Amino acid sequence: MTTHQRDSKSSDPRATNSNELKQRKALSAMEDLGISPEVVKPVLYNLLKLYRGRWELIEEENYQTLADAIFEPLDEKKSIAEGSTSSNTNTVKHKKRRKNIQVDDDMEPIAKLTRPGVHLDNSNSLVQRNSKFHHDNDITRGTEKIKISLIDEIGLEPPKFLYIPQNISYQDAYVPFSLARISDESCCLECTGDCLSLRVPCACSRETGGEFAYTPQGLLTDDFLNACIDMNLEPQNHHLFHCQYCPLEKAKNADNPEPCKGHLLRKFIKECWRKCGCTMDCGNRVVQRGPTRELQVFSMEGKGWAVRSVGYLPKGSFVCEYIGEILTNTELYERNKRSLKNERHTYPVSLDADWGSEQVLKDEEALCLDATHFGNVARFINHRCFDSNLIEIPVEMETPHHHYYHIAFFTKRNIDPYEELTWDYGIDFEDVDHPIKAFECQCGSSYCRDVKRKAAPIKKKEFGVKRIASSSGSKTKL
Ligand SMILES: C[S@@+](CC[C@H](N)C(=O)[O-])C[C@H]1O[C@@H](n2cnc3c(N)ncnc32)[C@H](O)[C@@H]1O
Repeated sequence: MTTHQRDSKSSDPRATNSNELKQRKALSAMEDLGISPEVVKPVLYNLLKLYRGRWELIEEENYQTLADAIFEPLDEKKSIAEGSTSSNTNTVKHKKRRKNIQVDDDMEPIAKLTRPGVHLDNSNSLVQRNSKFHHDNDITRGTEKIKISLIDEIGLEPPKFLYIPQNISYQDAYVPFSLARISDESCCLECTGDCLSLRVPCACSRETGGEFAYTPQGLLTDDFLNACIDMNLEPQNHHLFHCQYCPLEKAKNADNPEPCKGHLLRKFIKECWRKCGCTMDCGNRVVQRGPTRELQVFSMEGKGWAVRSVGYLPKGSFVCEYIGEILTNTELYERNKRSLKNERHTYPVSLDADWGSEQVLKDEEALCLDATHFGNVARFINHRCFDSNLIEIPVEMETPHHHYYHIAFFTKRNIDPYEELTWDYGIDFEDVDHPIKAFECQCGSSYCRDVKRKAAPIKKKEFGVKRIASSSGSKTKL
């Protein structure tokens, strides 16, 4: 019997030990994502039964199958609500094909094998079950300092993703965090208390021109914010970098990549970090403290889920980070190819704000964030052309090189309670050569760039996948 043929209930003590180790690893991987062992164990047990103890099917893609199986009860719920069982049946059939394994026809679908307690409701909920309109009083599952509610008023399908409060590397991305990489000159070892109260700003202000990007009230300074807004609105007037070997083009066609379409070299905020002597209350630590404003996910006709602020937000307020899996562009390209087949939406954002500072990037250094499967509230923020009320700004924290950095959303103006929060994805709606057709924009802005498309619709299959490439070198690649 080969190792992978062993059943999880094998009487061979070595097999039991190996299974225990694998189980511990699986539980720990899910725990890192905030799913408790009580939720994972029964799903894992059923998967092992279904796959006849073939751990490699569960372990692949960083336990993607396991994460999917945890979500499947949500599909079942929808099927039941719609009076059909097709969803689970299809899922199991799909798994049979994908894994090319034998599954007995009388074997129960995973979701049915899962005991009722493992559904992601109560404390681990994404959505409440058994109601026509979904409601969840905290999609973060307690992983943020604040609760973020989700309310549906139009009968939308519940979102299928797992909330994570911090970025997490998927597999190949090279994201080295180490104290040795932060030189003493690029942090403020000697500081104590609050760096913003210093007469002469400390070394951490160097990135932002010797002045901090934040005010003592925790807002972005007008100068910094206005400069960022200006760069985003007029990318051609600012430094647009064209890579010699563009990672985006290389991911698409390694042998014969097309010329780089251009990337905007952007302004970074640098926050004080672990090696700095200041306290966590230092005014130069805003994004790393996580969201503090009360946000709500709600449903909208035409745009799906959306985000709003429950309270008033002054101009320059930090709202949230864009959180997702850290992927290489090659991994994203492969993932997109698969998701096109499955017609699943993806939520990628390129981390290309500083690609211009290096001649050639290795594959593992050209990164992006994908919030399709794992993400935070930002994955629900919709697009608005030009006059969006949020702006995304790169933030350096734990890594002085800018292959990896954080993307933080700030308000561009004062925002009223319950106003929808939007950002400009930077999509070029006229890029008809892009393999993935952009969604039909419903942003409602008088500056909507999708005007031509509405006048003369282009016949291409719509997958609604946000694009990562942009032909105009605009700021965000979705
Ligand atoms: C990052 S997600 C935003 C959350 C999304 N509405 C949802 O329900 O999960 C991006 C997707 O939302 C939809 N979307 C975002 N902005 C839109 C807009 N201005 N008009 C129409 N659809 C939009 C598109 O389907 C797009 O692919």
